[in-house]
Amino acid sequence: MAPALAVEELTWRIGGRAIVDGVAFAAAPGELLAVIGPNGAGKTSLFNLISGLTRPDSGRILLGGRDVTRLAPHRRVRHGLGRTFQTSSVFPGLTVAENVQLAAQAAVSGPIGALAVWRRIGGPARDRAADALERTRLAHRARALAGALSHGEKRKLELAILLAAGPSVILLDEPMAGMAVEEVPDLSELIRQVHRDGATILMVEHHIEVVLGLAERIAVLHHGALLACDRPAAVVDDPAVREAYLGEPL
Ligand SMILES: Nc1ncnc2c1ncn2[C@@H]1O[C@H](COP(=O)(O)OP(=O)(O)OP(=O)(O)O)[C@@H](O)[C@H]1O
Repeated sequence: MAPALAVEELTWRIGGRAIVDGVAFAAAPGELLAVIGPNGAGKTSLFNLISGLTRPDSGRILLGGRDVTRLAPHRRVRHGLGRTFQTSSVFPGLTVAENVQLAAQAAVSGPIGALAVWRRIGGPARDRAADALERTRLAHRARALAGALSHGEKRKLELAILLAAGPSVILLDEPMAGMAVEEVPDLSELIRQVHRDGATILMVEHHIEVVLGLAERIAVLHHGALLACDRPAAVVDDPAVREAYLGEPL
């Protein structure tokens, strides 16, 4: 079976400097792979390449065996790719349900269709949205304005918006960023459940305990290059990884 996601010798340069430098790895269908690395290692840049916000200088990106390297971001979404961002991307003046229904409608009929039929969200989109709210345990907040949610609830809403599109490969960019300590286990459990439900997940995360608790393998980036990609126990014991994190707790 083709990997759900593969990057092959991916390189992105700015001003002659390789920000992402010949990175190659593959995630099997249903795998949860974490991407870690010191600040400035190139993690967000790698995500931008995979989601299509930037184009690589060389190398390929494959989704389910299909080369998507030259496709625009929205076309990659059509091929099953979903991404959350570090910054909050919800419409604060809409309710929680409306935010998710809009995303579901866009998935069902395309982004223009979602705007045109905004006053009449169709049954399939409503069902998808209700399912996404159940999965993220936000159903009880469906009528609340998104702008009134706590930070932790907003992160869940972002995940619900993502799930409403029904992606098979999910990129999570620092899902725990800005979360209160007591909110971390809840969101971790939610990500675990999304993974159990069959999604392939690539997750950038600084909380190493979250990474060790969730990831099946860990890819370590350092100065744009892939330093290691292995089982968590092997990565933690890897001398090169320890060296890269010198002065920072792993
Ligand atoms: N558009 C850009 N122009 C110039 N330099 C950039 C650009 N994007 C990223 N960089 C540089 O590339 C390097 C990698 O940045 P990137 O944000 O990908 O790292 P990161 O691993 O996500 O870091 P962090 O953990 O701090 O979020 C950094 O040195 C950054 O300054």
